Amino acid sequence: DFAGHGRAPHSESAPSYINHDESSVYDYVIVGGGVAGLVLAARLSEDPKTTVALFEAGPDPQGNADISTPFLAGALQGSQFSWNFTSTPQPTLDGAAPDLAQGHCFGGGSAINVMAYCRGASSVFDEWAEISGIEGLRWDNLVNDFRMSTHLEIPPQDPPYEFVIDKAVYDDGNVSVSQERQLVKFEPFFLESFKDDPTNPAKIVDLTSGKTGIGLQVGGPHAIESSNGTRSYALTAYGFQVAGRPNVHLNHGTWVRKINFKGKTAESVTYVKSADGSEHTVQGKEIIVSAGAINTPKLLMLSGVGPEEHLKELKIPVVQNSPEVGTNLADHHSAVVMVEVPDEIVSSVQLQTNKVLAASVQAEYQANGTGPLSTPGSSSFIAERVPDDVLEGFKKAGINVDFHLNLPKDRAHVLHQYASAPFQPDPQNLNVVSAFVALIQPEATGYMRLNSSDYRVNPLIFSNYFGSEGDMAVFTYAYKRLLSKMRSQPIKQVVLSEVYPGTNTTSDEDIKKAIDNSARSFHHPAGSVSLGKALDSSFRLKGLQGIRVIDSSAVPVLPTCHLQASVYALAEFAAKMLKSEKY
Ligand SMILES: Cc1cc2nc3c(=O)[nH]c(=O)nc-3n(C[C@H](O)[C@H](O)[C@H](O)COP(=O)(O)OP(=O)(O)OC[C@H]3O[C@@H](n4cnc5c(N)ncnc54)[C@H](O)[C@@H]3O)c2cc1C
Repeated sequence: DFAGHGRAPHSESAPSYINHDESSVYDYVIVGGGVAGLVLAARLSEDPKTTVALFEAGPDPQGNADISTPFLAGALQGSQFSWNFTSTPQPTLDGAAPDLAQGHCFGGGSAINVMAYCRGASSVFDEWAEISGIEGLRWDNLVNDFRMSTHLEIPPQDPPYEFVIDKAVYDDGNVSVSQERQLVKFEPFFLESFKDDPTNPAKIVDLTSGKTGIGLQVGGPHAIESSNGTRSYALTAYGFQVAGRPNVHLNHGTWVRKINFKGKTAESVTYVKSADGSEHTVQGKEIIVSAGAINTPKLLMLSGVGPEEHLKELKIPVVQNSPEVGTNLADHHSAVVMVEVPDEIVSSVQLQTNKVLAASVQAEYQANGTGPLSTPGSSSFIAERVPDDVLEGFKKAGINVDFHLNLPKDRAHVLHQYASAPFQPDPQNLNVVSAFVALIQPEATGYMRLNSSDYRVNPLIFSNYFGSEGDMAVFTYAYKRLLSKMRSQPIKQVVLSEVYPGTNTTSDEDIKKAIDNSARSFHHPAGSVSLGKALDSSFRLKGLQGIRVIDSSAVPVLPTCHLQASVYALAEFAAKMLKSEKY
C-alpha cells in the first residue's frame, strides 16, 4: 500500500506539549484542537498572563507522512485521524446515506483536508455581519483576518500556466498558501472545457481576492509549504507557535464528554483520556467550544444545552432550552462522474499499482519536495453561476428557484472540481479521475441530534441533500452539465472510458439514480450553532454565561467555496474580540 510508505521530506519542528495542571483554573479552556481551537490557543496565549488549556480528542499527527504529504490526503478519511460519521438515510437520495468524515487529531479538518484555500464571494461575509449583528465580519474588515492568517508563496520560477492572484489580500500570516509549480496533466483539458463554453464561459479569476465568487481558479492556491511540498495546517501554522509558552497547555487523546454548569454558568469540562480511560475535570473561567460543526452541537446537547424535548427524551438534565443548537446545519453536497484516463495522468490508483512509477515519484519528493506527491492531485476548480435564463425556465415550469435567482450577483451556485482518485467503487482498478460538482449555496439546511446520551455514540446527521425543489433542480442541471463536459471535447481527449455512471446513463431517471448513488459531502458542514441564532454577537450561547462557540458551527452562511479559509479568519477575528474584552 503506497499510502503507508510516504515520508515527509523535511522534519517538522515540534512544540513541547505539557499536560494540564488539574489544580489550576484556566482563563480559557478550549475544546477541540482543530482550525479554530489552535488559532484561539495561539492568539489568546500571546499574553503571558493569560492561561489556556486545550483538549483534543484525537492523536498528535506530528511527523506522520500521510498527513504531511499532500497527495496522500484522500487516504485519511476513515483512518484514525478522522471521525467517521454517516448521514442518516436521505429521502432526497432514495435512502442513500453518504459518509461525513471530520478531522480527529491536532489540526482537525486542516490535517486531513485536500488543502484547497479559497475565500469566495465577499457578499457572504457581509451577510454574516447582517445575521450576527457583528459589523466586523463584513468582508472589508474580515479581509484583515484572512490576511493575518496567511502568507502567499509563488514558486521561484513563475508557474507555466495562466493564473490570477491578488497579493494585496495576503500578509505574513501563519498558514503558507502557495500556487502549484505545474498543473496535473488532466487539468488543462478540464479547464478549457469550461473556459471555452459557448453558453456560460468562465474567466480566470482570483477567488481569494473578494472581488468575485464566480470563475476559474487555476493552480491553487493550496495550504502547502512550497519550499518542501508539505501540508501547512493548523498544527504547523499555529500549534507549533505555542512551543515553549508556559501559559498554554495543548493536550491530545483527551475526549471532552461533558461541559459542567453551575446554574447557567459553565465552569469546567470533563474529559476521558484515551490512554487509560481515566476521567478528569478541569476548570475554566471561560469555556470555548471549537469541536467542529458536528461535535460542537453534540457536546452541547450531551451537556444539557439543546432542544428541550430532545434532551428530555434522552433523560439528559436540561441546562438551557436552546432549540437552535443542532439546527441550520448546512454543507456542500456533490455527485461524481468518474473516468478512466491515460497512464501519463498520475492518479492514486496508479501509484498503488505501478511500483516503478511510485518509486520514482517518491524519490523526487524526498529529494526536492516536488512532483505529484507535493500536490493534492488537482489544483483548479470552477465556481459557476447558473444563468438567469435557465433559472427563469425552472420558474416557468413551476419550480421555486427564487432563492437561487435572488442570491447576490457575486455568488456562484455550483462548483466543479476533480480528484485524481476513485470516488466510486472500481473493481477493475483502472487509472481514474473523479470529477464532481457541488451545490455551494444551498437553500435547504439540515439538522443533527443525539442518537444516545452515551458520548461515544455517533450522532444522527440529517444532512438534507439537495433538500428544496430549487436546490434539486439547480444541482441536477449542474450534474448534467458536468456529464456533458466529460463526454465531449476537449476533455474527451484524455478520457479512455466513462467508469461512472456510464455513457448509457442519459435519461432523467437514470441521471437521478447516478446522483443518488454517488452523492457525497464536500466536507464543509457548518452553521449548526449559528451566530445570530444560537449565539449572540459575542459568540456566547444565548441564555448562558462562561461559554462560547467559535468554529465552523458558528458560520451563519456557507462561503461559495471551500471552508477552511473562512474558519481561520473567523477564529482570528474572535480571538481579537476576546483579547480586547475584560471579564
Ligand atoms: C475530508 C475533508 C476535506 C476537506 N477539504 C477541504 C479543502 O480542501 N479546503 C478547505 O478549505 N476546507 C476543506 N475541508 C473543511 C475544513 O477542513 C473545515 O471546515 C475546518 O477544519 C473546520 O474547522 P473547525 O475548527 O470548525 O473544526 P475542525 O477543524 O474539524 O476541528 C475540530 C476538532 O475538535 C476535536 N473534537 C471534536 N469533539 C471533541 C471533543 N468532544 N473533545 C475534544 N476534542 C474534540 C476534533 O477531533 C477536531 O480536531 C475539508 C474537511 C474534511 C474533513
